[in-house]
Amino acid sequence: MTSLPMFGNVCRKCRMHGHGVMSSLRLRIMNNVNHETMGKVTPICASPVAIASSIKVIWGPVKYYSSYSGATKMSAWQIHQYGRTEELSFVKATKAATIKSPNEILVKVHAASVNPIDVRMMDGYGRKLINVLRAQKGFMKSGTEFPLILGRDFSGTVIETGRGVKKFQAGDEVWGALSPERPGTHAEYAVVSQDEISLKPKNIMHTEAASIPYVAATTWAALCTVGELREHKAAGKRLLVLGGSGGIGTFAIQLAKSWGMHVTTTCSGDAIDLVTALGADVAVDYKTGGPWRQLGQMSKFDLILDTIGGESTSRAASLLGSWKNSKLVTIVSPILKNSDNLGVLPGLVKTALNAGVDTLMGLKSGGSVRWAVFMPNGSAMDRVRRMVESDQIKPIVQEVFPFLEVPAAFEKVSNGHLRGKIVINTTNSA
Ligand SMILES: NC(=O)C1=CN([C@@H]2O[C@H](COP(=O)(O)OP(=O)(O)OC[C@H]3O[C@@H](n4cnc5c(N)ncnc54)[C@H](OP(=O)(O)O)[C@@H]3O)[C@@H](O)[C@H]2O)C=CC1
Repeated sequence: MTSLPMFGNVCRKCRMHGHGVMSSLRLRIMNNVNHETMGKVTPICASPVAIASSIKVIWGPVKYYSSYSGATKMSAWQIHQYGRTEELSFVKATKAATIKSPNEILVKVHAASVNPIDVRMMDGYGRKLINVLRAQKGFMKSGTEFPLILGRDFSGTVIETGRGVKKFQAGDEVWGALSPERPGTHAEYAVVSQDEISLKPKNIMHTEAASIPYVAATTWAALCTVGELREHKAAGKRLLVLGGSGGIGTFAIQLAKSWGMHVTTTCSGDAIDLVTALGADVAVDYKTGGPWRQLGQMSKFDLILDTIGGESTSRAASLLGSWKNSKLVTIVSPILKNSDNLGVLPGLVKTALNAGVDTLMGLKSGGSVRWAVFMPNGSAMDRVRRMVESDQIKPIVQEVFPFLEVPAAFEKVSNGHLRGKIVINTTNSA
């Protein structure tokens, strides 16, 4: 699409649409105005006089933007149907992400991570429930979710802000994790809500920063929102992290240690050095030596973060302390699987029954068993930013892939046994 500058005269089309001069005057000085992104203003406004002009006055209702990027095309990794890694295709010039509501922000993505959820969303996991949300929020107008861009988190730069955005401005370096219904971040640009992001830590690179937002927001939802952990009351409490060597585990251990908790974690033998270096007080090899017997011999836990699910959840419930004060929070819940298998409503009913069973399991074991899911959280990201800047939390990056090697990054995550995060450098196409 071409960019058409304009000058002076009221756009005939806008006047026809009743946007009067006094009510809708917008004066902007800009080098280049793109009519598509300016919404109501159309190419009908172009004239030879306009093209010759260097100062442009736009009459008519400017939609949501307080600045303008000029990007109309972007490169992105897309899928056009659900399946495996082979479905990922690199599209060089797809329609660029654009702001559609006042509190949105267009960001240039410098780096993004690949999370297990991306791999699972690629084969359709969660599609029924997520599509309902996509349609509700206007992210799926065509009746199909394809082409779909995956990627939930990013580190990048603000390009353009909606007119309701007060906290950020063009040029700010930001990071964050997006709600699952939004088009993703495995692309040159992404649109985010101002509530999903914060300023990026100044002391780390984008490829390091991108490893943190999704796992940080999920851990925050699990430990703080659902688990009701508070920094000022955390010191000395006993936390068990099931699965300490992955993305969530490596972040959770660091958060808990920086708040003065006593942390026990389970991991493979080869990851014990890693989790110990992050601060874990006790590391239990889950593959050898009877881990449940070892854990059962320890003092009871105040809080358990379960990233494994299945039988681990019920076995861990027996390690909880008293009902009033101890909680097991699992991030492996059947919500999305149930709606995929049964449809959204029956799936939600089955999920409620599953939740009831887990509550009873908690009651039986003397504690409370709860589920948590990832929730975007800009203010949590800001707290985490400060913790990174004061070296309390470090990014744990296993490998960075160039932008053109996204399928290899997905393969790496699919194969499991990760020791930290897999990151994509979107500015490196080598
Ligand atoms: N509900 C939600 O919103 C979210 C759910 N999740 C879920 O949480 C889980 C963990 O996520 P994430 O940390 O990002 O995943 P990762 O793939 O980064 O890490 C998983 C880690 O767990 C280890 N592991 C595997 N089995 C066990 C076991 N039985 N005991 C202890 N450790 C084990 C793996 O290493 P190894 O196999 O070598 O031991 C690996 O290091 C995933 O299932 C993910 O889908 C994640 C984010 C959000």
